[in-house]
Amino acid sequence: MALRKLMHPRNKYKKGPNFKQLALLYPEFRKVAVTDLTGKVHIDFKNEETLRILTRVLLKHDFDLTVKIPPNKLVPTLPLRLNYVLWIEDLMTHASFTKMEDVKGIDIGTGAVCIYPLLLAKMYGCCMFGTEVDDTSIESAIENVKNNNLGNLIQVIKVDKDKILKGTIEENETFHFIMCNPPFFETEDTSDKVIKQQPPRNAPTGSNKELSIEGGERLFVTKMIEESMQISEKIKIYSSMLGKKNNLLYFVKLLKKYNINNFTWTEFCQGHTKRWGLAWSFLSIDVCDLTKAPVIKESSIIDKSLKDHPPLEIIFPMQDKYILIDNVITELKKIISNLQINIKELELQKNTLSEWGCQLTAQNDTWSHARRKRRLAERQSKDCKEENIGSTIVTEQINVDSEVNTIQHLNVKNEDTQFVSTKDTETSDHKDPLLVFNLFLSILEDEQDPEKNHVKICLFFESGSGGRNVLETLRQYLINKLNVRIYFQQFCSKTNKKRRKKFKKAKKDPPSKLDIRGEEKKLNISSAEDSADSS
Ligand SMILES: C[S@@+](CC[C@H](N)C(=O)[O-])C[C@H]1O[C@@H](n2cnc3c(N)ncnc32)[C@H](O)[C@@H]1O
Repeated sequence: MALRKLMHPRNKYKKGPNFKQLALLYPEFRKVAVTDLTGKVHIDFKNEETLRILTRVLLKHDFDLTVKIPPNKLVPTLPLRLNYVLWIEDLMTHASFTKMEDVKGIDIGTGAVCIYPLLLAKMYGCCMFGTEVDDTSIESAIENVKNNNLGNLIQVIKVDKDKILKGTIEENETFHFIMCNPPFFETEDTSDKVIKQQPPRNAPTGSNKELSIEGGERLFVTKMIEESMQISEKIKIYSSMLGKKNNLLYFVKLLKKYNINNFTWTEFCQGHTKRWGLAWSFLSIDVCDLTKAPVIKESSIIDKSLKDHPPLEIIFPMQDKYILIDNVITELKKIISNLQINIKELELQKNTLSEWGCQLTAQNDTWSHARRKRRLAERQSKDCKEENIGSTIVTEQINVDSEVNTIQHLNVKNEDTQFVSTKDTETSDHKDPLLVFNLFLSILEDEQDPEKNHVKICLFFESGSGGRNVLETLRQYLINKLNVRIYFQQFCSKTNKKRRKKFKKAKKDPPSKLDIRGEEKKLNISSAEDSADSS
C-alpha cells in the first residue's frame, strides 16, 4: 500500500519526484530514465546504481547538496530521512529551546553520506556532530561535508564501537537533540535477512557492516537508553528511528521500566515502507512535555477500529466506470440511499489514507434476499391489480430499483389505508438500530503503473442489534451492486489456492512440536510487526 499520503505534511516528496523534469535537467539521471509510449518517465527501482543516481540528483535538485555515495554503501532514501528531520524540527519547535539555526544536534552512525547532518545544516543552519565507527564511511562523510562547504557547521567524529554516547560528549557540552538510524539487523543472520527485508520493490543497498550489529537494533537502542540515563539532561531530547513495530512496543515498556515517562513516538510512512521514531527526555514536563509533542501520524479512527476488529473489505480495480474515485463515491451513495440507510459523511483527518468516509446507520435489513423480495412484491402487485379491477384499487408502490421491500398499499377509493405488513421485511422492534458501521474508501496505488491502482472499501462494524454477520451480508450485497464480484472471486480463489497448497504441504510434512512453537513465535512477531515494512 502506498503510504505517501501519510508522510510528514511538509515532506516535499509527498507528491513524488518529477522524473520528467529530473531527466531534462540532469544528464546522469537521463541515462537511467526510461520514457514509455505515453511519454511517462520511469526508473528501475530494483537497480542499485539507479537508486544511487536518484538520491544524488534529488539532493542536488531539492537541497543544493553535492554528494558522493560510495559503492556498497547504504543509499539513503530521502522521503524517510526527510520525515525524521521534519519530526526533529517539530520537536524543537514544540520544546522552543531556541531558534532552529542555533540548535545543536548529534547524529549517531552518520554513515558514508552524512545525510542527516547535511540536511539539518543545509535546511536550518543547525550545528551537527556525526559519529561513526567505520573508517571508509568517515572518510566519505568528511569529503561530503567539505564538498558542500559545511565544515563550519558539521563535525564527523570517530567513536569506539562499544560505546554509543559515552565519550562523544565533552564534560561541559550540551546538545538540543540526538538522532540515530541504528543498524537494524543481528550479525549472525544478516546476509539472508538483509536481502529478504529490503523493500520488495527497491534494490537492496548497504553492506552488512553498516546494517547489522550484534544484538540488532534492540541491543543498540537499549544501550543508547541506558547511556542516556548517565548523561541525562546534557542532551535535551534523545531519539532513535526503529525498523520494527514490536521494538517500539518493547522500548516503550523499557522506558517506563526505567521510570522515563517523558517520551513520545511517531510513525514514518513513505513509499511502501513504515518506520517508527521514538524520543525521550529527562527534562521535567514543565520545561518540555514530549507527551504532548506533535506526531506525524496520530492514532486515527481507522487505527482504533483496526485494533478492535479487522474490517471487511471490497477491493476492485480502478477502471471503466470506477476510473475516478468520485464515480465510486457517487455509486456508493446511490446504493446506500436506495437501501434507506442513513448516511453521515465523516470529516477525515489529513493524515489518513482514506479518500472518503462515512458512518452508516441501518434501522432494518433492506438488502437481504432483495431479489426474492422484489419478485414477491411484483407478483403480489400483479395479483392485487387483477383482483381489484373495478372495485377498490390497491396499488403497490415498489421501489424496484432499490430492491427494498417497501410496499405501500394505498387505498385509492376508500380513504382507509390498508397497510400490509411485509413478512420479509425485518422491521426492527428494537430501539437500537440494526447496524451502525463506518465505511472508508481508499486507493491502493501502484507506484509503477497507475493503471493498476485499486479501490479499497473498508467496512468497520461499530454497533447494532444485528451484529457483525449483518454487515457481512451487506458487504455481499455491495459487491453485487457494484458489479465487482468477478474480482472478489479472483481474490478469494487466489487465497484459497494458497491455503490449499499450505494445507497439502502440512499434510505431507507434519510439523514437529519444535516447528509448531517456532511457527507460533513467527506468527506472534509478524502480528506485532503487522504494518512494519519488510525492509
Ligand atoms: C543503518 S546505518 C545509518 C547510516 C545513516 N545515518 C543513514 O541513515 O543513512 C548505521 C550506521 O551506524 C554505524 N554504527 C554502528 N555502530 C556504531 C556506534 N557504536 N557508534 C556510531 N555509529 C555506529 C554503522 O557503521 C552505520 O554507518
